[in-house]
Amino acid sequence: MTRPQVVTQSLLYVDGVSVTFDGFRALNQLSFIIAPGEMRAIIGPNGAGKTTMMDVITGKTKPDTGDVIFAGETDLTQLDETAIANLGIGRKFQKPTVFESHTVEDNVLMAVKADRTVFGTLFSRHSRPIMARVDEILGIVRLGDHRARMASELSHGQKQWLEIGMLLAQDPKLLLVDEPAAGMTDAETAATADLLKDIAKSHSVVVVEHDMGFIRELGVKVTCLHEGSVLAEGTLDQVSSDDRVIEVYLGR
Ligand SMILES: Nc1ncnc2c1ncn2[C@@H]1O[C@H](COP(=O)(O)OP(=O)(O)OP(=O)(O)O)[C@@H](O)[C@H]1O
Repeated sequence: MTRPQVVTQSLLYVDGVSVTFDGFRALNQLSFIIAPGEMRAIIGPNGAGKTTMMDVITGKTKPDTGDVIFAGETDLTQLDETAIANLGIGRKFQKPTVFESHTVEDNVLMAVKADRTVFGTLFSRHSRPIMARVDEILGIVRLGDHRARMASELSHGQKQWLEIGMLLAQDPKLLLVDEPAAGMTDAETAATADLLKDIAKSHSVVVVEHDMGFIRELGVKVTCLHEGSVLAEGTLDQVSSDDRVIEVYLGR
């Protein structure tokens, strides 16, 4: 099938997606486009459909209608969660799930070794390229100085970064990040914004977040969801001065 240019030039093309739970429309004709290399912030009140949107992209939830086309060609609605992950879509859930009783380095090492796509059988017995990759990832997620510590000893924010590092081990083309700043100190929140900006230089990122200060730090295009649809889209200043966004989300 020949797809229109708007689809083939998108990294993620979401068009007319609806999801109904027991008669309740969690997503209602949701449409948006993520460009290759883009980082996008998604905001919206509780129940707006942000989690359901991520569930649809990752294959956890199948939409009733609509298209979700990845990298201009693959219809994600036809694939299961494993196939979608293997295409290069990584998801960071809100709660960190690291291996607490292993060191920081071993957590990343396990994730790198699990990534057969980059280090196939050719490299599996040679540790140097693997350790170089581990070093690189620990640097990106600001944990180089903490590599020998047990993951259980890390702060909440550091655990979040470690899990982001473990996702980077798979070198995802698209990284979905759910409320990374939740529960973080101000310093950790600022560091997380820097970290995501670094990651976004070489990955596309969709970040769901409520912390407007954090979103301002990211400095990226913002999409506000409401009742399962896009309510407003643009710069943070444009979206946060939109009367409808103020009404349903930001408050007066
Ligand atoms: N499995 C389900 N069964 C029934 N209703 C559901 C299910 N999952 C989500 N919903 C409903 O769909 C709506 C959208 O939920 P969703 O979790 O996607 O919103 P959200 O924007 O992520 O909210 P929050 O900011 O609170 O995380 C909510 O009203 C929710 O109660």
